[in-house]
Amino acid sequence: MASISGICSSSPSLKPRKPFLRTTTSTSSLSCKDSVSFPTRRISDRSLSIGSPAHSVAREISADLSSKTTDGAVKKEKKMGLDKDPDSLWRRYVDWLYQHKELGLFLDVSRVGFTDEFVEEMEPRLQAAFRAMEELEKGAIANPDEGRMVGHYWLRNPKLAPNSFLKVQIENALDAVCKFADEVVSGKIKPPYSPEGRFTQILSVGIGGSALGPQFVAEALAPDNPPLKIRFIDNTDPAGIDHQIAQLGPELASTLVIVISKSGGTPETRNGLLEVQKAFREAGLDFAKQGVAITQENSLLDNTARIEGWLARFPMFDWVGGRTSEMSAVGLLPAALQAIDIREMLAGASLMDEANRTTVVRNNPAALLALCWYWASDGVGSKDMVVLPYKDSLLLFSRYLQQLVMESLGKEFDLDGNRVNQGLSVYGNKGSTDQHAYIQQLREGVHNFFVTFIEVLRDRPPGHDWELEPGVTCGDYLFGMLQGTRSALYANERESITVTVQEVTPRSVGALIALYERAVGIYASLVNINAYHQPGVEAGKKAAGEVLALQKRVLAVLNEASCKEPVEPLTLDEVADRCHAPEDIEMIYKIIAHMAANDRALIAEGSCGSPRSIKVFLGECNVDELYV
Ligand SMILES: O=P(O)(O)OC[C@H]1O[C@H](O)[C@H](O)[C@@H](O)[C@@H]1O
Repeated sequence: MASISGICSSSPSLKPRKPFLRTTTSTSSLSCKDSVSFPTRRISDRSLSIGSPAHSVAREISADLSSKTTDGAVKKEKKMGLDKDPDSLWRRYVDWLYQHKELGLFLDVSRVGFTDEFVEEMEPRLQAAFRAMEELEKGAIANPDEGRMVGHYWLRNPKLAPNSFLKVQIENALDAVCKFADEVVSGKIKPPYSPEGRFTQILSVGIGGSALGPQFVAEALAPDNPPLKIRFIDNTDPAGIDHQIAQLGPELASTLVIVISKSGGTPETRNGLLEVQKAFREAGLDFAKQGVAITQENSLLDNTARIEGWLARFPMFDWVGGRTSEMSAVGLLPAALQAIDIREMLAGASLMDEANRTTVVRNNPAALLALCWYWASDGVGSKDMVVLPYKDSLLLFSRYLQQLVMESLGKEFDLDGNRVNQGLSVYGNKGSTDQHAYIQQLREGVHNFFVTFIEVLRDRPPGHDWELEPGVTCGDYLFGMLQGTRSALYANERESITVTVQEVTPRSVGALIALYERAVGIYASLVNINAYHQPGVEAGKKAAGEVLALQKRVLAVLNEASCKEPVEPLTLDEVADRCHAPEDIEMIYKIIAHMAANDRALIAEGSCGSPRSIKVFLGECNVDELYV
């Protein structure tokens, strides 16, 4: 019996357990009752004559009337319900199924009910998106708000870089990462005081795009016993930092600390660094001999690392955004230190990039995703994207996509300055686990989402499978849960996309990252926004700075009052007045409450606790000790 030609990847390790489809040689005799093989080229080849093409059948059944609204968005005026006929669904599945044979990756958009009219209406916008993407890859200023190029695609294909200088920079950075990682793993580079005589741990200090990619990849690809085990400080939570350092214990002496910050000035990362350096001092260790910086040249972090003589420094480029930096040293160094094949990650991303350069929408997986997102959320984010990998190791993919998608698409203004408040919300964890958490609402509740299933065909490495009952394995249950959930949601008009890979490997993870980076870029073109800046984040950082500045004034006022004999407790009004900030009295109350909870301010006896009546003073301290 022949194997299933398309579904089972070309990779030698995947031998079909038991072929379940008869492979037919001639397609002309196919009726929709016959089995179908997956030919090596696009399924939509018209020679696959299984009755009228699926999408025209969809046209008859779901007569969506799409029309342009005044703002140019293509909106669905009427929806007659999704196509439920099994035969026409099969046709739609086969007709729209995207297959990347070399990657063993499939994209099924058949359970998204877009119509032919919609696809035809979107064609010009998609072609414009393809042209914009082509210019971007050639080095255009695709991030106009910051006047920057957008070059993350060059990281996995340096010859695409617009000039030889950038090409050499990329190649040199990759070589430096590989060389350093090899020398650390081999023990040639080792910590000065470690009993093991080699580095055994990585402590990554970074946040946002300087953490989410490395966290996703570590969870997805790190071997059970990596040469160095990675942990992350990705916040300015003192208890969280203490927990990571406590877990390291004496292994702090064999820990390589990688501090990652493109800007080199992110407060949370800086605080994490200062806290870790304090731990090193208290342990009698020399941080510089175990510290590595990944940051833009001449950033505050880069200069600190250089002046203090840290072990190594690796570059980040201004034309790589934090949320698209996984294929730079940000992601490659931590991965390589865990013995993850980074060249395979790059290869997978490069193959997916190449596939996404076609201007034939049906053959462009990133364009198909963007088209589905637009259809499902009306081009305005009217529905959330629920990401459900049915594979534990892909647990953090949705968190990774939250930044990639939402920080790229969640923008107040479009490229013409119109206020659009665009976006596409992402959430999810993993299946089938999430079926026992919120699938109830997805199946029956508010219809404000569409689902993206990530299917991994290979359950266990070859030879490790086990039937927990005759003919059934654990993985069969996982497979069944995914398919069952997809069917149950669809039966109740809930749309879904399914991305299928053969197994979780550096190559397939690299391809998934590249797929979504490109889909976000194409979708951004469809809704006319800049996907590559993040003005809203700066606003939050500025506001945080203002709170800290107010805290400093509160502390100074309290300190002055507390240095009098007798000590003079102050009411909130008095504190606000002396800070010349009566309008900030609520924030002043919150600052004092936080200080009091941490024994840094004292609430006078008799204050009944109501914000209006508390009296506060400082404990034993003076302005010099006041940290803010
Ligand atoms: O890498 P850094 O410069 O420290 O920035 C870390 C993060 O900071 C901000 O939140 C940006 O919006 C993110 O895109 C970035 O990944």
